[in-house]
Amino acid sequence: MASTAAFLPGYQIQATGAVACSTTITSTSTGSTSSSSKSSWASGSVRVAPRLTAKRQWSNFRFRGVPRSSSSSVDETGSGEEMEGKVRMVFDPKSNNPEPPPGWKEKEDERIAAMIEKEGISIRRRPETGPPLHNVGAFQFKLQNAGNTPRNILEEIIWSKDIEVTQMKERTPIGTLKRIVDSAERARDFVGALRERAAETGVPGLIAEVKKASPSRGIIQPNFDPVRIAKAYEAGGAACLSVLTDQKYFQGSFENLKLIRAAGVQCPLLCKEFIIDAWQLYNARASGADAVLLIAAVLPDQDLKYMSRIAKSLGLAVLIEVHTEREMDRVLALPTVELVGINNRNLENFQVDIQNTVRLLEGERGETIRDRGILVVGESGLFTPADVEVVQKAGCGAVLVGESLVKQDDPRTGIAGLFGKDISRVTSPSLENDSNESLICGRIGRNKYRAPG
Ligand SMILES: O=C(O)c1ccccc1NCC(=O)[C@H](O)[C@H](O)COP(=O)(O)O
Repeated sequence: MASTAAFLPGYQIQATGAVACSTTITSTSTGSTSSSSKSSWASGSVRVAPRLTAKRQWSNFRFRGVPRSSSSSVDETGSGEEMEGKVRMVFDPKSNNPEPPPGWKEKEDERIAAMIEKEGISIRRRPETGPPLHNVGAFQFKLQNAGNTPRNILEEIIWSKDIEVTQMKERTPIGTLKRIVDSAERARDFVGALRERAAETGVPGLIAEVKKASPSRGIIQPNFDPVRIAKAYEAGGAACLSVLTDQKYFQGSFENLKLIRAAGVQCPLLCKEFIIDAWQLYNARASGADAVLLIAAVLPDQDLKYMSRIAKSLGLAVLIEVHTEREMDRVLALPTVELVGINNRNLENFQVDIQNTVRLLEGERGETIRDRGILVVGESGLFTPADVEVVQKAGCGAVLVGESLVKQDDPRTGIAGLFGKDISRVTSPSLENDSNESLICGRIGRNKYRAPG
């Protein structure tokens, strides 16, 4: 039942109907209908219906429902019992929004267009018209429309993250995280490690990504052992590591981050997460991260500033990721930026083009970046020494590489292949005690990677 209807602020939906097994379902949304059912809509959760207007007219509906205990989601093609009935939109007196002003929909569209125009943010933080799934008594059904259907994978991830973070915050309040952070070891110097390795090797400092799967590639490494991979990356010459922590779309975890840190890996660690809430910064730091990623396509300027400030107060380096010229301009307008990543992958459609890095570093932008001493990271789609050369020549002092390394059985060989030369460390602290590793190990000074301050 797809529709393009939009939510009218201040209104709720009432429904009445029956399922095939003749259970009556009657909503009790505002109390203005007589209801013979014990079921009720979760307040504020039902927001749209196809072809509904604020006029008190009933429209027919027909849904397929399944018992709420079922794990399967429901849509018009899904299985389950059929519900038929009538639905209408009525004014919700509990809402702060007494009447939708005339032309509210147009105004709302204008507001969104203005935000896109001003900052270029097209990723909506959460569904505009409430969640598509609704529980009615023992049944669940789906009301889908443009306002609650993600427009692309990035938006889908962000919506899912919003729910996930809300639940995580309930489980672990920020006070608990603060206590862990207060007693944690100081963060390692992420940017310093990148600059230092680049100077030592003559190639961009490598952020090697510990990633099992991704939405665009599916499973990349079926024999995924995060600690083994992290140690091999460090031995192979990576300056820093990027650890995917998103479970749903990348099969990552915060546990992996903690395990890698606990295994004695000295490379500074980037928590590769979709950050939309300051709580996540504390969680990243409490899990052993030394740096976090902020995505300019997702976060408005205010959030970028605010999150950067909090991250820095926790000792975390901030990698701000951009994909377009406009995002780069927004980031360059921020007062303090140390590290900018240019993603060659369009996260809305998965297309990868390494010339994107070249484009964004051309002309005045490139000059500004050089003048301000900002370290640029070329991200995604780097497979060969020629690829690395392209982004290095464009001005990247670092690269972030996942797929081409993680899919190799021996990621160390992968690193040498990527740069066309061996940049491995003669020293590798995390392998020092591994009896089954044959590396000749010296030692990276324990304090070498401590964050300044
Ligand atoms: O890679 C994806 O499919 C993806 C989808 C949605 C959001 C982010 C996504 N990837 C994050 C990245 O950009 C990469 O993990 C990272 O830059 C490394 O890229 P690669 O070397 O191509 O694995």
